Amino acid sequence: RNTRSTTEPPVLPGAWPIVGHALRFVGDSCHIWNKFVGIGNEIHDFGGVATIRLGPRSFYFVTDPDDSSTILNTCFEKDDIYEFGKPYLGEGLVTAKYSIWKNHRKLLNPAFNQSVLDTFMGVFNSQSRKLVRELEKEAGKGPFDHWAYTRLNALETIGLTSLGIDFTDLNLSTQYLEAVDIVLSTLIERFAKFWWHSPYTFAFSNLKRKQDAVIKILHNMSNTVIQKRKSELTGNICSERSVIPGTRFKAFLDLVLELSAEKGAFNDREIREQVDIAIISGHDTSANVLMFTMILLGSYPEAQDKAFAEIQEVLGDGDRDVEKTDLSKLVYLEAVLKESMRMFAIAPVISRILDKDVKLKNYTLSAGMSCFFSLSAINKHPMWGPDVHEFKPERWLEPGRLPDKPFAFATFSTGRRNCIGKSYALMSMKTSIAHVIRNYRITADHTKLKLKVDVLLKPADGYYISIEKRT
Ligand code: HEM
Repeated sequence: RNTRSTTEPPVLPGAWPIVGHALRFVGDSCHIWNKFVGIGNEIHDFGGVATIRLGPRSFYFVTDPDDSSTILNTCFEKDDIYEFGKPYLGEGLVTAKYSIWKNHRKLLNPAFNQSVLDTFMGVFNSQSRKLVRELEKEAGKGPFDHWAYTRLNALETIGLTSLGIDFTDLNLSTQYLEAVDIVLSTLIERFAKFWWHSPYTFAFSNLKRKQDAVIKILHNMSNTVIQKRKSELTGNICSERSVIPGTRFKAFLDLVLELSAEKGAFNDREIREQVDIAIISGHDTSANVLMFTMILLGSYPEAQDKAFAEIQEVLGDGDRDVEKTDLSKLVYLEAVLKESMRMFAIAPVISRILDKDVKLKNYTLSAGMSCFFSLSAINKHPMWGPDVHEFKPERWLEPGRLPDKPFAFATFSTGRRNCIGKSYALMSMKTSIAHVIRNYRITADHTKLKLKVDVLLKPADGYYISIEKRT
């Protein structure tokens, strides 16, 4: 059904006949990002909801926090645009059809239970120490791109925690990371060229051939991970780790394998799809936030000094591990992370298809239509105040300074289909930053960042920082 109601949001000005607003998006991933920001600002001025036209398709674009929350708490079906990701991610949680997702999410939620996450503190600490050791070769040598260090480290962390696998044994990590970057950029390139939206036209493109080649590498890696873990569990090598001690919970891959063996909940393809989702969403997201945060701390020495002072106060002068009880005491560090995630919503745009009419503050959206949400524009809504574009961790420490809207901070989305890994991300990122800041003083210049969107928000020219060892 696609019957347009009389209280439809108006079409954003500037639509051309036939192509609509599509020409705005033709360009590289930096251009697309700039256009998304521009459209977000126009829609703020327009009241927070508008209709956009891309060739033959019309969809809603929402930047109002209340209206976004209403829709995200009502409609859980992903838009057709997520079909672009299915050759890689199939019916894994992020891309799955609602009918499949609702059972799988229920089955997988326990793998993100706090008791499971608490047992990862040892890995979070040892991985953070590894990052600190590896960064040492860059200390005192001027600007360097810390992508390779931080991203590889995050990939290994998700392997050791949720998957129970040591990626360093597989010798595939660097090739895997390059393949992830290529596949994400092919998704954006396809989005920018609306004539490739149809699977029939896309099938004849060189882009599809390029995508197929890298997906083969990615699936090869996830199949290897699954086989390795299966044989470890069969050989009982890791049975101790398989169940989180003192609980009835299992880590992600062990839970998926158990549910498959005992209840037939996932077939072999579905196991691989869940592993693909866990790897991509578990490492690329937090690694990017970490990198943006280090750049911001390097650009705001006062904030870095405050974070360092707090880390010393909570952890002392020595070199002890960060314990789970320390995390809640690192209040300023948490404010820094949240402010960094507000400034850079690394999953900047998400979308849903409406399976029912949805009544908003000023409009009624029609069932059958697609709806895009700019999480990035919500995070920079004028309701954040005149300093909305400034990095101010302090705003998180004075509740009166935060907008009085639950969904004003949109980085992890909201509703039942929000980010399943939010607590995992916060715990691992806090631990890593605490170790890095304790050992190094960072300098950077965030004003030099040129951004692009490759599904996730990333700097177009690398993540440059300089580090000096603290004495
Ligand atoms: C700071 C880091 C992270 C951010 C900003 C983030 C953000 C998000 C957002 C916005 C969504 C909703 C996507 C959509 O509606 O299309 C999402 C979903 C998801 N995230 Fe995260 N994420 C982060 C870290 C993680 C981590 C560490 C994991 C796993 C360990 C993870 C696993 C997932 C999964 C599986 C989904 C799909 C949930 C579902 O549809 O049921 N994320 N994330």
